[in-house]
Amino acid sequence: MTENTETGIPPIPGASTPEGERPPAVRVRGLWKTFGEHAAVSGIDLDLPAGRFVGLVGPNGAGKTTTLSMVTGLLRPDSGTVEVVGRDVWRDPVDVKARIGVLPEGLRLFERLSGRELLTYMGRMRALDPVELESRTEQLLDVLDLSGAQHKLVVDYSTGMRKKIGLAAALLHNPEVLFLDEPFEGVDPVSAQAIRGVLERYTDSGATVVFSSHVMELVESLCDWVAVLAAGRIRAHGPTAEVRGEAGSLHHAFLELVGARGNPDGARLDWLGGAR
Ligand SMILES: Nc1ncnc2c1ncn2[C@@H]1O[C@H](COP(=O)(O)OP(=O)(O)OP(=O)(O)O)[C@@H](O)[C@H]1O
Repeated sequence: MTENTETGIPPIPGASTPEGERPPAVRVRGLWKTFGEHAAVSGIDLDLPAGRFVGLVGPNGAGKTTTLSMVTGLLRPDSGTVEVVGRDVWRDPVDVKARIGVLPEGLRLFERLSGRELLTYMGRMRALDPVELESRTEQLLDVLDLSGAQHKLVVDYSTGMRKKIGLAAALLHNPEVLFLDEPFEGVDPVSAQAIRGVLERYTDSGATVVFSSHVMELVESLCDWVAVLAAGRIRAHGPTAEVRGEAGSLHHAFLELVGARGNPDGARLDWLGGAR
């Protein structure tokens, strides 16, 4: 097993299997979730390929967070099944949770711990060897540019710092699949670049990243595979170039797929124009 020389984190098992032979990282069948009368997720079937940088995109309220929450075992579906690396998320939750890392939306952290203490705590919960934990903590703090803030309490972290420490916590145990809900929201370009670098290194080792976003340019530049979700249903999925098709950009393809027509009522705002 060769280590990634920059992070020191060993590659995931089976990552070197030739492409095409690996089963999907995530297999979803007939997934439904209703809140009251409203169906947030309406019968999704989806296979997300292993070893890829996968983007889950959709407009506000499309059902991205609800889907990711069910896929990662945080929210029980009304019906349907989810398998992650071949294990049923709801039948083998402990096994699955050992194999995945999750950066959820609105991440709740232990606010009264320092960033470093938080990673130590998470690593101990994951039963990592103390020497290995120390070494991984050091490296993650360093590559995510958090070394200078490692002794600061998490409550005093900025939005971008919280995303970065959350990402470090999600990566610490070297998961096979990493799920990120809007990882770049509220993150400045410097922190975004640090996050991006870590994620690219991680996928280079053969691991899978699944992340949700509505920033099409970001998805297009990062993801080699995308699924477009609108009104709780999958509208398109496949390699990014295929989903983009003839539209010229993922942004335009997305607008066509979700049926966006602009807002004809905009013409009514004839009072708007502060400079007049
Ligand atoms: N706990 C809840 N109770 C009631 N309705 C909910 C709940 N969670 C989500 N919804 C509804 O389900 C739908 C999908 O929400 P979800 O948060 O999954 O969308 P999203 O694609 O992540 O949106 P955004 O990009 O705005 O974060 C929305 O209509 C939302 O109002």
